[in-house]
Amino acid sequence: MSAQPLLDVRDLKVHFRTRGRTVRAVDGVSFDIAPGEVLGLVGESGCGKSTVGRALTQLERATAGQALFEGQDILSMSRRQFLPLRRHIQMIFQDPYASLNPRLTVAQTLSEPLFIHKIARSRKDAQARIAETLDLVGLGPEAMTRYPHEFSGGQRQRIGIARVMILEPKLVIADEAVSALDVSIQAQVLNLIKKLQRDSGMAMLFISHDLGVVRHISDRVAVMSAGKIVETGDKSAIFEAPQDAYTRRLLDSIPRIMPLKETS
Ligand SMILES: Nc1ncnc2c1ncn2[C@@H]1O[C@H](COP(=O)(O)OP(=O)(O)OP(=O)(O)O)[C@@H](O)[C@H]1O
Repeated sequence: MSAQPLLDVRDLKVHFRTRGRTVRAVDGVSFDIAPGEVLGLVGESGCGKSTVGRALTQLERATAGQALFEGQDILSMSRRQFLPLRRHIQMIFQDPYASLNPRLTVAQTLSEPLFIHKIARSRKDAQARIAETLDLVGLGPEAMTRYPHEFSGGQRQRIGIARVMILEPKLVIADEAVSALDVSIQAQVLNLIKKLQRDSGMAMLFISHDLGVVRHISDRVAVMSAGKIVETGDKSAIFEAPQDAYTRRLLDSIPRIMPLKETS
């Protein structure tokens, strides 16, 4: 760990009030992520993983707590204050089709964030960045004029990843980024994410219910259950010597789509 974490989440709570009942989706979660580090956030469905990611990108309002990004609390910022930081905190979603506008070509999809964040100096600069980013994610320049429905699920996720990478973010929150893909495609996209992470040096919060996937990509792992983190540790410690009873049960019970053996 470097001295100053990139992200320092302290006692984050996200409670929802529904039909007179309070759902404590996230109930006092603390963790940090160093620059360039990948933290896997794992746990069973409904334990609050997605809500953590959504709160960190202001898609959900936090009930309490702090999330210091380079020392600044993003949870207390207005949307306007948050916008300049938003470039550096990007999200990859589970369903690339739902998160891509079907009416926009790939070039339009990728130019949008460039202009929102005032990154491209000119149309020519934008085109060059788009072509370069498509190449990074394994798509050719011919993809630019095509629409999302013309691509397979794996290719659509590559477009979603390109839309994130074009901003050169410091932190990417990947929420079940490969879960919706065919098993045969999952490893390819996972390896792509890992390569991009390593090459760019970005940090990542990698949210998944799939322990095999988390083991493959993470440096450290946080295990979540019922709105709380029950155990955090280096990947090898979590997988080889889990301390918490819940972690042990999770390791025994979750069906593994990917082999637990590390592949790189
Ligand atoms: N907007 C909301 N209003 C009310 N309850 C919500 C809302 N969003 C999430 N919840 C509840 O909060 C809990 C945590 O949900 P969350 O989606 O964060 O879990 P998860 O671990 O990501 O699970 P999954 O992988 O199935 O999405 C669940 O009980 C869910 O029903």
